Amino acid sequence: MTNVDLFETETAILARASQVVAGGESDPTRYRLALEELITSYGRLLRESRRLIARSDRTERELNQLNSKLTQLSDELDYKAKHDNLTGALNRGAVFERAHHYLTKSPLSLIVLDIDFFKRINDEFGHPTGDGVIRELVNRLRLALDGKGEVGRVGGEEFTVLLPGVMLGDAAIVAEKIRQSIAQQEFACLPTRPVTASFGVSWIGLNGDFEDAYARADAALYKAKHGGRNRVERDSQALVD
Ligand SMILES: Nc1nc2c(ncn2[C@@H]2O[C@H](COP(=O)(O)OP(=O)(O)OP(=O)(O)O)[C@@H](O)[C@H]2O)c(=O)[nH]1
Repeated sequence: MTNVDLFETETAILARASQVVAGGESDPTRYRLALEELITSYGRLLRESRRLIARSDRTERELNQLNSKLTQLSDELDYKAKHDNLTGALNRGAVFERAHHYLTKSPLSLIVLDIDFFKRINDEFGHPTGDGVIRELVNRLRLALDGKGEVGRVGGEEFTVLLPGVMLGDAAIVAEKIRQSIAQQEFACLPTRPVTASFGVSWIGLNGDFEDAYARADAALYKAKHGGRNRVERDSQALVD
């Protein structure tokens, strides 16, 4: 790349004016001409500088806009990577990630719930109604939890609630409250038929094994299903209550 002097013209004008001054020139016309040249050149420099500053301001504004758009897109991507798009609940990966994070700070109770005979709902009323039931059920979970705990959708019609710092007995009470909020009110999208869910609850101590607790909650859920459904069962191996 060649070294181009962007101010070649201005440098030459300045050099000429300096020569006139240094030479002790007696002809005033030469001073006037040098001054005129300097004035013209200075004016041009000012105009160019203003134009460049305006352009750089515009570029900075565009860059800032692009930057916030990128941040927004990255936040959206991050949200989509961690949430189920039907319900907005945490997806399976995010549930496990959050649980591991919580467990580094406190014990945790886990509720696993599964809609009863959901296949029949789909078969009798169609998949879109089934989707509506899933959405409404997650809303009820959130209402019943009243800001406590985090709701996850870990499978088609299987959900979790993470309750950091909550003991098993209290978690079972929360599960029972959720069970009632589902079973005792008709679903707007399925008013002709009751919807129920079965629940398994387990507890994990600080830095405990979440996968093991998940398996224990799942075993309790299995027990609830086989015990007649629409019920809450606690982990039978739990030592803490
Ligand atoms: N509408 C809808 N259905 C789903 C979705 N994901 C899974 N399913 C359906 O959920 C049903 C689950 O059925 P099963 O595992 O047999 O369980 P179930 O009928 O709920 O019976 P129990 O769990 O034993 O009470 C299947 O028919 C799946 O097709 C979904 O996102 N939307």
